[in-house]
Amino acid sequence: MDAWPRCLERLESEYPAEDVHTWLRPLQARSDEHRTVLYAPNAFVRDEVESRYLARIRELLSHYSGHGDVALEVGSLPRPAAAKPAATAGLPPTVPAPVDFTGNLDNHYTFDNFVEGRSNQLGRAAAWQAALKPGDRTHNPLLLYGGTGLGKTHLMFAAGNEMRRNNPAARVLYMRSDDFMSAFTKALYDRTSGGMPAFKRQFQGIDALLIDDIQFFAGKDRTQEEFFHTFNTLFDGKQQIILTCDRYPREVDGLEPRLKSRLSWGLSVAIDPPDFETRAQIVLSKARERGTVVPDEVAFLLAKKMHSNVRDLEGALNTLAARANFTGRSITTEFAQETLRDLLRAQQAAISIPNIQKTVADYYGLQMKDLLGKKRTRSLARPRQMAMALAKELTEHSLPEIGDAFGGRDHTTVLHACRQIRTLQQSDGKLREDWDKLIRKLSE
Ligand SMILES: Nc1ncnc2c1ncn2[C@@H]1O[C@H](COP(=O)(O)OP(=O)(O)OP(=O)(O)O)[C@@H](O)[C@H]1O
Repeated sequence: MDAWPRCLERLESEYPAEDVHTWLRPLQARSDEHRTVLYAPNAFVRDEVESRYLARIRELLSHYSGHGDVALEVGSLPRPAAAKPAATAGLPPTVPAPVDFTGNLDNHYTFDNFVEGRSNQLGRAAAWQAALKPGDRTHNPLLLYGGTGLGKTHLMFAAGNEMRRNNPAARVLYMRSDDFMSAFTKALYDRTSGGMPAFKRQFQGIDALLIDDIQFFAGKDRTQEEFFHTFNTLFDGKQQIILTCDRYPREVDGLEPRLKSRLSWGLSVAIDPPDFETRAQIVLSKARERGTVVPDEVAFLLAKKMHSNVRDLEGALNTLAARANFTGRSITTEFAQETLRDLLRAQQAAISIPNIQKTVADYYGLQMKDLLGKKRTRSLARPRQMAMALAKELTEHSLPEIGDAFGGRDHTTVLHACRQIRTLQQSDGKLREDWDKLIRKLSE
């Protein structure tokens, strides 16, 4: 048995179940005979583990593995690649050959626990359709693209899990792009792995192939070429292909044009940062899932302060839950403000009105003096309204303060801008895209 599972078992007997659930179970371990690297899903978990548990983990690992060299990092193990060829020197592979079609998907991520909102509605519908009718031309390949931590992998798993729920015999293979790459490289160079025939065999007879984060194929010419062939074979065989990418593939430098063109054959859907209501719903849903009581006001507080990334929202919720458990207090607004003070302040400090003005001016290629000036031509008025609405959304400033910062405008002008932008978001796709991109830029 590996040292980490034994260490975890021991920690379970030493710490309260809630702490183990929140801080220790999410860690993933990768060990060789000299060293263990522990991966924390986010910085909150890493910091908490470092301050509260790492010393004990070192002791236990040194006891069970004979070495106490433990590194703690934010990150994750490569997700299980199917049919990784036989073990090589160094760190052990995460899955054994042959392909395990049951264990390859993370079955925690489903449509049931995915909160739908305007930002992800189309993506959800598309993933649902792909699950219902795998291989159908209307959504093959299905490509979900958008910024980090917005639920692309969640939806991809949800589709795979739903396919298997509809048809338990369905063979759904999930791979991260780097798993594909390393399996391919090994097939080329490692004779003991069965070579290319074995590599190709793993895709035969599957119903769906899910590949995460294909932006990492950029610049890897041979891998892309192989992926191109795999893609064509699956596509011709009417096998479903689902891919994710951190931006629209045409914008990824270093991806071959012929691959980009293939990717646009089916359906490409953007996953945008969730709006305020969706963020609040996600917090409440994650809290329910983990059995933590979180009042609506606290969910609203987190949703108001944390804009772009669901993973960070989850991290904040985990921190609250653990601290509440640790101190025996219930989660109130006051408690949340106190516990997350530094984090909330950091989020807030990063976004100021001048920062918003500069970002919007750069985005639209305008001069600051024009953005703040009096001219009312449409090419200036719309970006100006956008900047005012963003200031209202992302800062704590009042309408009069925002008006002042925009060349001494009246608060009713700011109010009008906010309403106008909100209405246009419903009808104007380009404006909605600009809004989402600006929110993402400002929240990075
Ligand atoms: N709409 C949603 N409802 C519920 N959970 C969500 C939603 N969106 C994101 N999440 C959660 O946020 C976390 C991050 O999501 P996920 O890993 O799918 O992001 P991603 O878009 O694939 O990011 P990356 O590109 O960094 O891999 C997951 O825990 C996921 O469950």
